[in-house]
Amino acid sequence: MSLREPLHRRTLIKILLLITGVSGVIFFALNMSRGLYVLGTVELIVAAYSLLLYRVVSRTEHLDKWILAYLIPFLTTMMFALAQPGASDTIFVWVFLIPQISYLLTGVGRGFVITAFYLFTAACIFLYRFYSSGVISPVSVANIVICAVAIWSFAHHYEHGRERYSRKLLHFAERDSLTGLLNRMRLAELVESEIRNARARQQSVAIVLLDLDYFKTVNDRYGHPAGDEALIFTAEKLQSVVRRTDYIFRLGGEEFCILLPGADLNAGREVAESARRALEQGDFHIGELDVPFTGSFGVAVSGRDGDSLIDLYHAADQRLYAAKHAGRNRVVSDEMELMFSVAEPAD
Ligand SMILES: Nc1nc2c(ncn2[C@@H]2O[C@H](COP(=O)(O)OP(=O)(O)OP(=O)(O)O)[C@@H](O)[C@H]2O)c(=O)[nH]1
Repeated sequence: MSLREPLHRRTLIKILLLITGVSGVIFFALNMSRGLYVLGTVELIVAAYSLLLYRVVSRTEHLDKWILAYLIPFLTTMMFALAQPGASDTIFVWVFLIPQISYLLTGVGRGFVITAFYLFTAACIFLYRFYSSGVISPVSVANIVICAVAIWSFAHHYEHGRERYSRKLLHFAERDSLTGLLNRMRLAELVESEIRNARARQQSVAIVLLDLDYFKTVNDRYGHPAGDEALIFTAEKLQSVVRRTDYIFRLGGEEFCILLPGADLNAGREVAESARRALEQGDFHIGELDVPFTGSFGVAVSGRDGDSLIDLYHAADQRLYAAKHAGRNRVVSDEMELMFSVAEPAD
């Protein structure tokens, strides 16, 4: 399950579906016995729809759409029930649920719009039914309005804070803290989904693996903090050679990966070459000292090298190894090159 899905939403919608399913059956029976046949029938339809949706939301990958497919008919039915002259006055207590369920199920943006629309509609129905007839005093109206605004405000601020907090957690969970690049966990998610997307468009994706050369000597000569600076410098150089739609990962230590959606082998190789040159020509300094360093690259492409992260990673890693073996500071992207590199090491 993706870390991006707010986990509580699936549970919450299931609880709500059960409540509306069961209460729909109860209100169907009660309304029929009071002669409110239209309302009773609508309640029964909502109950059946809710119980049907219960099965769907347990499994769907499109939870957001199904939540709306439930919430909008549910709230519209609620408005319809409020407007029925024969309906009990206490039916209006359901209105106080609107902010909570809208915000918790759909987030701040949609929650605000849905709450504003249905609270306004409910207020109009309420005034139409009771205020003009003088049954409800201004004090009662003030109590109801203040209470509704308070609940709305709590729901808004709670969900706003929760979204900010989970965005921060997500950021820390999927990024490398030193370079700010994506980490290995995100690579697994993205490669699989980008391969699926590319296949649907009859395209390929390329991955480029990079391992810095003799990085241990940078640490040993200039110290670990200088090594850290060199890793940050590498991340910046990689960012300078990719498109906005590409992804860069630090897989750990001095190993990086670039994922190029829609790229074929040539495009992958070109990006790897640009990155290699950018590092080779990069003027990395520790104080006054020029500290040159380079990287070795392995390139793999979906289709030709397989259609899973394991296949692509394996192929790119083999070529990266060949690049190291052949003398480092080079790009290897195909089997011929691999055989050549292994057979005739440069040094
Ligand atoms: N400064 C710093 N160094 C790191 C970090 N992660 C790994 N390293 C260092 O990276 C170096 C990797 O060394 P090796 O695996 O021997 O590889 P290498 O020296 O790059 O040699 P080749 O890969 O064979 O070219 C080690 O000295 C690690 O301590 C980090 O986050 N910061």
